[in-house]
Amino acid sequence: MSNSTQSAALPRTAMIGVGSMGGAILAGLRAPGVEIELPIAVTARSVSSAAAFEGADDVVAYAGESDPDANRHAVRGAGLVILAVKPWTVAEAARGIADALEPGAIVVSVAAGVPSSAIEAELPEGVAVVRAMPNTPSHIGRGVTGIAGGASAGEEAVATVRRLFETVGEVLVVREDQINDVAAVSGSGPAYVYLYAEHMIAAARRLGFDADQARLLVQQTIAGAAELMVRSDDEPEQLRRNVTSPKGTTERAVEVLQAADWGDLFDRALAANVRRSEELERGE
Ligand SMILES: NC(=O)C1=CN([C@@H]2O[C@H](COP(=O)(O)OP(=O)(O)OC[C@H]3O[C@@H](n4cnc5c(N)ncnc54)[C@H](O)[C@@H]3O)[C@@H](O)[C@H]2O)C=CC1
Ligand SMILES: O=C(O)[C@@H]1CCC=N1
Repeated sequence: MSNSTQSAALPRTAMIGVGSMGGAILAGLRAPGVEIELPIAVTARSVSSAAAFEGADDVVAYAGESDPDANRHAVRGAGLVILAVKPWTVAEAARGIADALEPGAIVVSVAAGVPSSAIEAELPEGVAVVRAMPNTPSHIGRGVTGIAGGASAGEEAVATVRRLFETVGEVLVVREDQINDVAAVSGSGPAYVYLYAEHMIAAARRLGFDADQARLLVQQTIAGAAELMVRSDDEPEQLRRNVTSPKGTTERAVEVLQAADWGDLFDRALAANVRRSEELERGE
């Protein structure tokens, strides 16, 4: 990787689909200090979604509803194109932009389950396809993204996509056969944390706290514990032991929780997640 690749601003970027994940990446890319050639072009399905960007000087939005060529217009002049639509529409979206892509453009798919080969099959020679599995904390620059180049992607394309996702968090380069596992752990991972938060808030309310009190206690506990884990050299197990005074209160609660066999529970949950990626890969 050359120094210029490392330090140059990100190329003009287009994003097809700005829903949950695309919107999170876009928010991260628009944050102050991110060096990217502007404007970022995005396409939404509806006119009203595109209208949300009216007056923005860093984003130009196209709506498929009013412009059947919206996606093709968006990718013109873009060196990077992010496909952030549902897995079952990714190949169709790639087919629709194929003849409008710049030579040498890099197409990044964040879709779960869809192999790079299925996207490469829709695109001309010379376009590099890179898969990425980000997560929604990208919205605030705290995401983690696994990336893997397809057969069409050289080191430089992977390095550029790495820089793209480093603007919204941490990046792990993996083999493409590990992307489903990344989805199971970190792509979907925020949902597991929010599920835990939902149950903790509900339990706190049953103890008698009102909604605001319960939310404050739980969200600050999760945020503080997560930040301590990030900043500490200690493993999570040690951090847990630091809370668990011998013969104290935590010990009793942890005994109850561990009786539920979290090891098996998480193995089964992650396996179910991977199975769904495999179904998506088969077009199911
Ligand atoms: N939501 C998440 O946390 C993550 C999602 N992903 C992947 O991101 C992709 C999108 O997922 P979500 O954002 O959750 O779904 P979503 O439904 O929130 O977003 C998809 C967006 O694409 C738009 N869209 C659909 N077809 C379009 C087209 N032809 N042109 C322009 N816009 C179009 C839809 O209107 C919608 O706004 C999926 O492939 C998913 O596997 C990957 C990692 C995490
Ligand atoms: O639920 C999904 O299919 C997507 C992929 C990873 C997170 N959300």
